[in-house]
Amino acid sequence: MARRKLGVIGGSGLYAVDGLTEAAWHRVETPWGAPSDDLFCGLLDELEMVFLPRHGRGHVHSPSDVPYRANIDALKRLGVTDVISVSACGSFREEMKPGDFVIVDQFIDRTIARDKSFFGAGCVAHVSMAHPVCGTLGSVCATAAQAAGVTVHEGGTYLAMEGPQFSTLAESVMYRDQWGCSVIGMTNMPEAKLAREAELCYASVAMVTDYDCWHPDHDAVEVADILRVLTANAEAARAMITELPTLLGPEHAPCPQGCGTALEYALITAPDARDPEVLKKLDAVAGRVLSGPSD
Ligand SMILES: CSC[C@H]1O[C@H](OP(=O)(O)O)[C@H](O)[C@@H]1O
Ligand SMILES: Nc1ncnc2[nH]cnc12
Repeated sequence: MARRKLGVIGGSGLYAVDGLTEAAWHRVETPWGAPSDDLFCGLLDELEMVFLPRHGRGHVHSPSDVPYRANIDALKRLGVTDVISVSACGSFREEMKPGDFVIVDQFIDRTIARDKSFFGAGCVAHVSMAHPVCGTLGSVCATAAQAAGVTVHEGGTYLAMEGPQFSTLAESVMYRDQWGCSVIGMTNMPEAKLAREAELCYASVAMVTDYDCWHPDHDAVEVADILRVLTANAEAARAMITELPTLLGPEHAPCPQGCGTALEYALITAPDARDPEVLKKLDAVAGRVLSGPSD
């Protein structure tokens, strides 16, 4: 069995984690450019962990500018097996209140201005996104967050919008009523798609900061209001993270859902038609399927 290495991508408000030993920030180069920031690597109890602030320390990357491919490549390159994304989000459900955590299990991707795949001309692949997150890892996050005293909702659809502006009222009401969404944010896509292509287990913990603009008591979304909730949410996220080593254990068993073999039947470009330059860039994310016997 492989040794587990946990990656945590911290969203708005979560730019650092505490409690890691033997920890240091490491710069990682990737064929997709620089990640959002250096990666903070260390041990949480016995568990190897890597933390990456999605927007960089100081929040310098907007949702459209986050280097999603470099981030996922860097985590994979460092040997990460499981990725937990921690994100701020708006809520479309009265019962999903600011301060609650939602373990996302579906996405609707409305982002339009981002690189969404590691694959393309020279090496084409189509992975399944029917079940876009790792259910096993999500359940562990739910248990960890509950142990940290947080109200958790297991399951919910995350609407990924381009941003950086918040939604109009018409969009907000449509996402809630017609599209049945639970929460809204700007970053989990294409992150979840890229994690799947990189054969990583990926879970999304969406921390509610506001009710978006549909709610009669919340006329407009204001960053100042969000920031107030974010600080408390970040503390709760840190408390959740400290529960993870005991729940996850040091070994990464093969994922029953098949996250670790997502590329098995995904590559469609014939081996002799693949572009060697493109293959070089895929060394980390697709090394398992590209370096084996010719398929
Ligand atoms: C600060 S409010 C909007 C901002 O917060 C969320 O970021 P993240 O998903 O990284 O926590 C949202 O997606 C927007 O980027
Ligand atoms: N209402 C909202 N819309 C989009 N992203 C968000 N992040 C936090 N709250 C949000």
